[in-house]
Amino acid sequence: MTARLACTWYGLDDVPVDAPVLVLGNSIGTNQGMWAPLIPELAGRFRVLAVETRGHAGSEVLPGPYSLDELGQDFLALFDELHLGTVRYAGLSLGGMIGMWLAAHAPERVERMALICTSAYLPPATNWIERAETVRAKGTGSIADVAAGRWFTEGFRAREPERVAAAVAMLEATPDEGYAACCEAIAGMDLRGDLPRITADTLVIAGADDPATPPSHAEAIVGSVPGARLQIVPDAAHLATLEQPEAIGALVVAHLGGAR
Ligand SMILES: O=C(O)CC1=CCC(=O)O1
Repeated sequence: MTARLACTWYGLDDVPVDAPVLVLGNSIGTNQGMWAPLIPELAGRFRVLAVETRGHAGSEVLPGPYSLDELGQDFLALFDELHLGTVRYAGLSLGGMIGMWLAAHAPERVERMALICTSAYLPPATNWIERAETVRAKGTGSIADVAAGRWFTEGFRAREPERVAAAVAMLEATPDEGYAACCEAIAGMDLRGDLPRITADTLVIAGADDPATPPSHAEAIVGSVPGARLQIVPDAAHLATLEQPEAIGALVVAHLGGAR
């Protein structure tokens, strides 16, 4: 059964009606706010569709566990409902995992993609299962401090406490069951065998200081997706769209193109 996904269009009044559609996929414990600093630039080039993953923000919270297949099928169902043929795609972390799934299972739907701070395989599964148990028992707020330490470098946390607090507020607002069930999807995920089938023109972006999905995970994706390229962004941890929005925006635009 697919879940109804919340999504928001940007740029429809700014770009030609035939401008490419750019679909954005969020990371676990966030919402479309993780793209906010990039939206003005992207919406001047694309019809941007910011989608929120099952169990997150305004999307339906079905009881877990979820699988990556289910998260990917949700996106395909949304594409069908909105009559989207081929799209460009950018996803961070869990959003990048969904992008790889889409590009491998529905290659005709994804022509170019940017995979940001993500991984095709993120063991040990036991860590994700334990995190799911913690969140079901104590809520997403109970993991907020630890998450902020993965999401941002120490320097950014010291310099930008308000921006860090805004990101943590996204986590605290995420439904406990949705978050836990997406942890279980990551626990069961292994996309490594799917990567050689991907035909989309792929850019993989890593944060140099990302402890959650370090650059070695990006290198592994680049090694398996035909023709993929790697960019490592300095002074960025996991939520690189919030810590280094200009650098990430420039890379995404240079790779995905757009109407301008
Ligand atoms: O654990 C985190 O918050 C980092 C992360 C791993 C996968 C994802 O979507 O976020």
